[in-house]
Amino acid sequence: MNGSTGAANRPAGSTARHDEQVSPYAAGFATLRQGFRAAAQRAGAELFEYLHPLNGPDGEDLATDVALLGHRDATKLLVLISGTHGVEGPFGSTCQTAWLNQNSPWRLPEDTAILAIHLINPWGTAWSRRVNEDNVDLNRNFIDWSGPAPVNNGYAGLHDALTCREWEGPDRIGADEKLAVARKKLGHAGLGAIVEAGQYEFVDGMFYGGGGPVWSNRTLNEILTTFAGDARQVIVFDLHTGAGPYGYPALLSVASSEHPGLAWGKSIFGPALATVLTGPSAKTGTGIATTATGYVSDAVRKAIPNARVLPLVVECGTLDGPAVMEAVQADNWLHLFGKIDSPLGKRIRETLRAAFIPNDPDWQRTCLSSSLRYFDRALTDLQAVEIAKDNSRHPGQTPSTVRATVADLVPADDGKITTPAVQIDELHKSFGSLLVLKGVNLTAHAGEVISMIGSSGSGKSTFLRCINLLEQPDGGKVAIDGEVIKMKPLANGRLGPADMAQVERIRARVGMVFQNFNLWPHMTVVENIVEAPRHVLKEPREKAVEHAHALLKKVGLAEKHAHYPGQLSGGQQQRAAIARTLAMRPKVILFDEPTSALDPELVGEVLRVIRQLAEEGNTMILVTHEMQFAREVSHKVLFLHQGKVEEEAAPAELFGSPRSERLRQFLARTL
Ligand SMILES: Nc1ncnc2c1ncn2[C@@H]1O[C@H](COP(=O)(O)OP(=O)(O)OP(=O)(O)O)[C@@H](O)[C@H]1O
Repeated sequence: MNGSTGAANRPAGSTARHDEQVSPYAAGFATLRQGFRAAAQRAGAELFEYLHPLNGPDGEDLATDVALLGHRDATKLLVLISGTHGVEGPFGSTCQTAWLNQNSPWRLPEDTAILAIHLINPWGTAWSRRVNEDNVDLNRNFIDWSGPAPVNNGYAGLHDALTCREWEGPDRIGADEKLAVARKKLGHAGLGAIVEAGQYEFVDGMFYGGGGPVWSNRTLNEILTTFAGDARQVIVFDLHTGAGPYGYPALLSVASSEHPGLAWGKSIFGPALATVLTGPSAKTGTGIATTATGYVSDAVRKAIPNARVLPLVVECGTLDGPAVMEAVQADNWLHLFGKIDSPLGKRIRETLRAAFIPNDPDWQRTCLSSSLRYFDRALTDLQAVEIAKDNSRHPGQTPSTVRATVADLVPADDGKITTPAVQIDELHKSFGSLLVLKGVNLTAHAGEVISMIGSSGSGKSTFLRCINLLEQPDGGKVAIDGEVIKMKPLANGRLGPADMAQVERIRARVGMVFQNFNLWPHMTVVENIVEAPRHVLKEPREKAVEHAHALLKKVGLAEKHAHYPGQLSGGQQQRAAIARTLAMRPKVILFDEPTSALDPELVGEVLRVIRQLAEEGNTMILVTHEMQFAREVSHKVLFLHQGKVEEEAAPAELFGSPRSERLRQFLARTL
């Protein structure tokens, strides 16, 4: 793209450096760039570059690259932005490159396009800084520059302490004391609300929003105007790290007021999407600065005024808030007063990188795989909007109501079904006079992980058992993969299955992992696994055995195939039981407190397997007492209380800002 920001196409790889072997999370700018451009070319995208006026630390050219998959005049557009905060860039870049590779070569419907904007703050990524070349926090720079910039009086009182010249010594002790007093008075959240709100007065200060639109701001606007001008339905992901619970990729939409995109987001992601409304006194449990102005989200909506825009932020938690703030403050000191290449300088830079991208394969894997699933889901919904619009069977219905019609399967262009994998409406169940479930609803989309938490006796296990009709519900609707289980009134006035053949067929698609493993004690592990595929799915023995060995390898039990359950530890038995469930290639897996019968030291090995299944995109409903695990692995969490869903939200929201007193008390007892 030509223009004030400068651009010219250039062959992929021309900026490659010597660090090809480095993990992408630790890679330098040139390697990230090379990987992205190569993936974009393989995917069949058109590539454009927007050259930055400065160079990187090795003298390399800096640029924001743009990959466009599909037609430029597409009306449906999915946008991925990485590196708004430079030091977080390797995460967003890795997501973009992995997603392009995952579905390569891409085949998109004619009016759907993907726009991947790679490292919008290239200077920040190259120099491992959160800010840009002007010390500007890009996510505070998208304000309306035609009027005066917001004033942050609270920050002004702390500026001297936050930017103390000394690294150590009496001035530094005094500055730290001043900040400690403020933190004690306001709490870390209160202090953060002031410091992270952004300020437009001190060019050398923290969270500086700038004095006008910076290069990255102008470039993003130019890209959006050029490539998104014709779009009418736009979903934008801005990829971040550094706030919220460790290793949990929260999905947020940040907005200063309600807009139609938010309702659209809720219809796609349900409670997995947390809406963060910003304002001078707004609060959230997500770790995002609600008091700030000038977010990228504001920019994308303004740049494409004729479209319905859903601006999303993927925010992967790392360290706790004070540790991240300390790392950012130290980095600000280094660039104001320190020596970048000194041992102290190197330590500060390493600390900053680790505060935003932990050197932890579990964190990296979880954040990447969950983010890719968010992209998949968003793209599927874009396609569903298109189908719904053209589908004369649904006149007058909005796309989201079409999606919510359980028994009405709507195949997308790529053949994917857009109905939920599991939908439960108003489920009721009594045992004698004991009313256990009083109208429970749940929707699980393909690839979603939902955890159910609640006190003992609240009905969690009963609910799971009703899903695959191990218990007969008294009322309500259960649909698996769009197929509603047919029920009929029985002589005793209750409901029962109308068609047992249908129940058997649906049960074969719903795997269940029990608390007590339920392995056959007289069969070896491998015989346990092949039993159901052989007799229910009629798989040939050889094929079933081969699959069983592959599954045993997956759960780390390759060596134990000939053992009997009694010769295995509890953790090993549960992993074998998971392999047995997977052998049926289930559409959805139900876990009923899979670790509660285990000794504490065996819990981890089972949770690792479940986490891996979540990362692979399996649809799972998990009843658990492992709160931290539920928080890390789930897209949404349901709190069941006395047979009703009391609260349902994304984990960051449910655990961070419980709304009901009952949930607060429950969490206080269990966390
Ligand atoms: N087959 C049954 N017959 C009679 N009552 C039952 C039966 N199964 C469960 N219940 C009762 O239903 C209520 C809910 O039990 P359920 O096992 O679903 O709770 P839960 O939330 O899973 O509890 P926990 O966390 O202790 O496993 C309890 O009061 C239990 O005693």
